[in-house]
Amino acid sequence: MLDAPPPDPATRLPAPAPLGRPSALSIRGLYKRFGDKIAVDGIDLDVPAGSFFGLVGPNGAGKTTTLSMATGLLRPDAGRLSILGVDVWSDPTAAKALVGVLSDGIALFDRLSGEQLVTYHGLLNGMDRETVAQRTRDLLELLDMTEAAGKLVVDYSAGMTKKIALATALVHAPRLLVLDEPFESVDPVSAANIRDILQGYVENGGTVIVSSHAMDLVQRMCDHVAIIAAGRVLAAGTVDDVRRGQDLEDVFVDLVGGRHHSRGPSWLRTF
Ligand SMILES: Nc1ncnc2c1ncn2[C@@H]1O[C@H](COP(=O)(O)OP(=O)(O)OP(=O)(O)O)[C@@H](O)[C@H]1O
Repeated sequence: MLDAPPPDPATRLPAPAPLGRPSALSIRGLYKRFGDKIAVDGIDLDVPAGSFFGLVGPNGAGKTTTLSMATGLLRPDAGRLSILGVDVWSDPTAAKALVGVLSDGIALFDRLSGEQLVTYHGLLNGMDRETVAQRTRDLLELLDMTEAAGKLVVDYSAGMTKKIALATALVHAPRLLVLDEPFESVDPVSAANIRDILQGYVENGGTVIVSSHAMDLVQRMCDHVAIIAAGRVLAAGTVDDVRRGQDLEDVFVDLVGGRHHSRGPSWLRTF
């Protein structure tokens, strides 16, 4: 669709093609530049339907940029993206109906209460008032937010804001959930509850993509993973294939590099 400033194919590792299962998200030749900075440099990736997929990479690797393009929030310079076979950028309305998004840093209508915000998202997705009201109640209860339902989102803590944003992503029961750093700022009990919800969602045929820096969490929670750095895929596949018996964190550090093995400057060691 969009014409390429083509990435160099010789320096790109292709993601393994999935066998037998359709892709919940398919990314081909994705490319995005901000001024001189190439944020996404020719990413090819398949997220199998029904998978719990972790997207990991160092700061500035291009995770948020990739997920923003995949969910119709940011226009790619080049490449194709499809969600369950629907092209994201030629049919954005149909694609967006299939996906729930929790985006890092996206502005919420924070002058609404939590309950109003979730309701608003449900209505925007074309659901009737009764269904929206029922689902909003269910989600607020699941996420331990019933007491804060009437409070303005602007007055929420970071973790509460994350939880209400997750509720807005879930309310229309999308087939694919794309969650950028869903556990950041969330307390351990809420995180465990969210993990259970997501696990149940995947067991019932949904697909979850999470970006995270928490390697042990990705190793425990996800069945597939992609490691990206400098806008490229360094490894992708099942978690077991990528980590080959090692800790995912060690594989990540080996692939990405950048460990200093230093105890810091001398002035930090003078006490
Ligand atoms: N709107 C923008 N304008 C200019 N540069 C941008 C913009 N968005 C992202 N970048 C740059 O693109 C690169 C990739 O950023 P991105 O936010 O996708 O990384 P990330 O992997 O999500 O990082 P983190 O783990 O720190 O959240 C970075 O160098 C970032 O500075």
